[in-house]
Amino acid sequence: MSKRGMLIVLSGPSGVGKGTVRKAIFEQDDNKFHYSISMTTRSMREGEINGRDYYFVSKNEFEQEIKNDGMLEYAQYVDNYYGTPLKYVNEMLDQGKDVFLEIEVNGAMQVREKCPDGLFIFLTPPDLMELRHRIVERGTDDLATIDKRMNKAVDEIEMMQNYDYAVVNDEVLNAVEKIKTIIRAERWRVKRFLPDYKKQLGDVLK
Ligand SMILES: Nc1ncnc2c1ncn2[C@@H]1O[C@H](COP(=O)(O)OP(=O)(O)OP(=O)(O)O)[C@@H](O)[C@H]1O
Ligand SMILES: Nc1nc2c(ncn2[C@@H]2O[C@H](COP(=O)(O)O)[C@@H](O)[C@H]2O)c(=O)[nH]1
Repeated sequence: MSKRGMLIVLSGPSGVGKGTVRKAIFEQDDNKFHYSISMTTRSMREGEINGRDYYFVSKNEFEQEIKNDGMLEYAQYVDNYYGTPLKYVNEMLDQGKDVFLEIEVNGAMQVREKCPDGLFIFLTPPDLMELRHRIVERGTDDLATIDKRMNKAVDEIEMMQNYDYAVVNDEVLNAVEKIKTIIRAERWRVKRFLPDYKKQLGDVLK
């Protein structure tokens, strides 16, 4: 019996540590999850690689993908487009593989509409001072951009109520353990686990 994979959506304000936590989960659970690489129009940061961190495209290319119905979701975030290419996610889920999305809140709500069976986890900082500190220390954004991201963060954190779980990213390994526990528990939620006995009976009686 083949089952569709689980769609796991991790959101949270910029700089909270989504990427850090996701990479730590993938390191511990090699090959268990499949990361959906997003498409974006923002410029590449030092150290980023096209096709590993993002698919970096022009605004025209991104808008063409939207027109072609190629995106599962997309949003504009601080002057740029970000979105999830639909094809990869569908292919993986159809093969019964679990897919991990790391996206901001507006996109996550679009996914929730289309995939209500997804698992929606919100990663939140211990407090806003610490959030700002993390973005500053990361060293990837100028002060004006940091302020824009902090302003967004407050609205984003209010969206937490639309998620299934909230996890505080105090220590990376704590957050990793909590997220892994949530995912393990969710596999046994009846609506996910329930085997298709009607189909099985058809096969048994053949
Ligand atoms: N638990 C933690 N304690 C202290 N620092 C952390 C923690 N988690 C992540 N960081 C640091 O915070 C910074 C931001 O982390 P990261 O880039 O993973 O955030 P993000 O949520 O993926 O950001 P964005 O959404 O902008 O891509 C990094 O410098 C990272 O090393
Ligand atoms: N709606 C989507 N949001 C995404 C996607 N990929 C990343 N993101 C989020 O954008 C912000 C900014 O990211 P940054 O790399 O410029 O710091 C952050 O919250 C990301 O999680 C996506 O495909 N869709």
